[in-house]
Amino acid sequence: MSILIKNGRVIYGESLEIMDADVYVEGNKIVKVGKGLKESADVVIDAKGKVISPGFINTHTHLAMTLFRGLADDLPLMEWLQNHIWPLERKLTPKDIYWGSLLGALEMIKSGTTTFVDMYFHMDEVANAVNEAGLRAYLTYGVVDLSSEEKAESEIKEALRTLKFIQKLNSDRIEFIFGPHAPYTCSPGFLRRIRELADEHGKMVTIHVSETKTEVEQIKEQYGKSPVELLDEIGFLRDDVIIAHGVWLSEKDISILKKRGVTVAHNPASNMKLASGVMPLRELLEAGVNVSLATDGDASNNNLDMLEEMKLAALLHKVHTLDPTIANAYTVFKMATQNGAKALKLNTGVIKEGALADLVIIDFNKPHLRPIHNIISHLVYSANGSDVETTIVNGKILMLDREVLSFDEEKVLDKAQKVAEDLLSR
Ligand SMILES: CSC[C@H]1O[C@@H](n2cnc3c(O)ncnc32)[C@H](O)[C@@H]1O
Ligand SMILES: [Zn+2]
Repeated sequence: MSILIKNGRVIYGESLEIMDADVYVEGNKIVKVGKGLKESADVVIDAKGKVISPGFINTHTHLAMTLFRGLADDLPLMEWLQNHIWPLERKLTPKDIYWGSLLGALEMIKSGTTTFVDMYFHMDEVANAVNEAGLRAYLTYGVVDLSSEEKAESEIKEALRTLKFIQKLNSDRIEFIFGPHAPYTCSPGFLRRIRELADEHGKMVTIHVSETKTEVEQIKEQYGKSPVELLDEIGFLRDDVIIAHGVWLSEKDISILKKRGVTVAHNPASNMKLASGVMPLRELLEAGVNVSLATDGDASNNNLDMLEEMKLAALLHKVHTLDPTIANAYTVFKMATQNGAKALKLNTGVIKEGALADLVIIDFNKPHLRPIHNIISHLVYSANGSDVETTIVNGKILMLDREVLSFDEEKVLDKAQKVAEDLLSR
């Protein structure tokens, strides 16, 4: 399949140069970017007055938590998890997770996310939903051992079963990633075993780390060191690790993260909503740590809109540091695109010849996006997910002119509503 997108304003390459150009896609790659391309294509899209942007990369979420949107708002993390979310999750069935994941996939496609990292349960169902939807994803069955050897064994068994299930899908868009939940739910011995398994199978790892002050205090009390120091001591941290949150990090933690090449997935909306704190973004960037952007789950955000997340990231760090130069639009845009790709070692996150064809077309023929002085500024500060008109992943059109092509949108809305209502009645 080939696609020719004509007359767009292209956000080109790592430097985010704006080019008035056409983009030609063949198979799953961007083959040519240039003016007046003459290639014949199966599909021709006129992008006059529109911006062609790399798709957004959400490096930390829990897709099926769409089902909990609007439940258990306005609580701190541990109370939210222990008294509300975990009791609900115990009632989730594979079918719930399938429909909740399709709802999340729909939300992502409609707001321009093309790749995401997900940690949850019943991951076969998440994988089936993602396979149908057409998104690119790194999926993990989130494991916890709670210091029980028996639990550790059953969790590892399920993680490896999920890995095999994903391998059998034989998809070039869906990958398995290991996902121990957090240092407060996984013992050091268990974390070591997960690290060994990741090495053995050549897979990446993601984990929640240093999200709240309480977490850091608890780990320090238990082990005499910070969560990052603990993970480093057991040889867990490498350049294939994405830690989610990284809010409460010391100078020493930051230098360890840099030294080990770890990526930190920043979740500003979730950190603000759960009142977890403010990630030391300036310090991380100054140290040269790769920082990507993420939404976390829908129950702590309460949406998966990466355009909104960019604005929140930019504004949060300005007000926190009382410095408006921090987290400028270009820095934040890169966090939401190329830094995510770097974390995943994926040839995407930029529009250039040879990159994977994961891109979105954003309609700028709207009052809140005119006049056009600076496209990156508009995307970070003025646009939102519903301005995304067309979403392409791996060279396949998932949404064209706001119509989702890969599955039945109405059916997903209807089924997700039904399973969510049923879940609460159980
Ligand atoms: C073991 S599967 C993933 C697990 O993580 C929970 N979760 C969702 N958001 C957060 C967060 O911000 N910090 C820690 N854990 C979180 C989710 O509900 C699942 O239980
Ligand atoms: Zn999370």
